[in-house]
Amino acid sequence: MDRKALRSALRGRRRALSEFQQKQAAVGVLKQLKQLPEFSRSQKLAVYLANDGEISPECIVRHAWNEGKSCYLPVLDNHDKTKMHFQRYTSETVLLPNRFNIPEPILDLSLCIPATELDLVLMPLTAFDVSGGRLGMGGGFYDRAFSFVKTATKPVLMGLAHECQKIESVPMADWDVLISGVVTEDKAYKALKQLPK
Ligand SMILES: Nc1nc2c(c(=O)[nH]1)N(C=O)[C@@H](CNc1ccc(C(=O)N[C@@H](CCC(=O)O)C(=O)O)cc1)CN2
Ligand SMILES: Nc1ncnc2c1ncn2[C@@H]1O[C@H](COP(=O)(O)OP(=O)(O)OP(=O)(O)O)[C@@H](O)[C@H]1O
Repeated sequence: MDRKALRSALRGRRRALSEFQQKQAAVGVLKQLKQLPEFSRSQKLAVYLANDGEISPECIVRHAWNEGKSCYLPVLDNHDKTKMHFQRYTSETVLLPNRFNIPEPILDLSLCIPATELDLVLMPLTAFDVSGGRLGMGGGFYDRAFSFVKTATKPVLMGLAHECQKIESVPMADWDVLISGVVTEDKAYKALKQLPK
């Protein structure tokens, strides 16, 4: 299957989950993530607001806030249609739907930090494999924002997904950034074949 067909099939799978399954998954993914030192160590954490059946980081965000960690949300740039920023997210943040109808903070550059300052990025995805392959929504936003990670030690890139989004092998493109692992409601997959960070 090509990337477009895969994306569409896997989006269907995650959208088919019931509200109950989504709630359970949001609880499970926090339980799994809490066991990882990459999470315990992180102070600045990029998250997202679940859309289109994505596994929800809401329990992770609440836990992170309680632990005194700072959370950041992706916010699309007002002019450059290929760019996104990471803006501080607190319980006070006002959210408005962006052009994809995903809620996001109103862009305020003074509340944004460079991607290089994040410790851990929890990335949404449509499909993943156990070797660090990731397929997103097709905008290339995450691939562009974190292309520097190939030569850097920070941040750690980790996908969040439902088990039903795991496939044998994601067909990768040149620009795709490998991720260090994926956390699902059931387990944490650490990608092998990558240099230790
Ligand atoms: N929750 C969440 N937030 C996110 C992302 C994400 O994947 N998940 N993004 C990760 O990149 C960015 C937004 N990227 C997106 C790219 C494409 C589509 C999308 O729905 N595309 C439609 C057609 C879009 C259109 O109306 O033109 C589609 O494919 O059907 C959505 C988000 C930033 N915020
Ligand atoms: N580092 C990059 N520099 C320039 N263009 C890029 C880069 N990364 C991706 N792109 C462009 O973005 C487009 C979409 O890429 P791709 O299909 O891999 O997105 P995705 O991984 O599904 O989405 P996302 O990264 O937003 O979750 C590609 O056509 C590619 O040309």
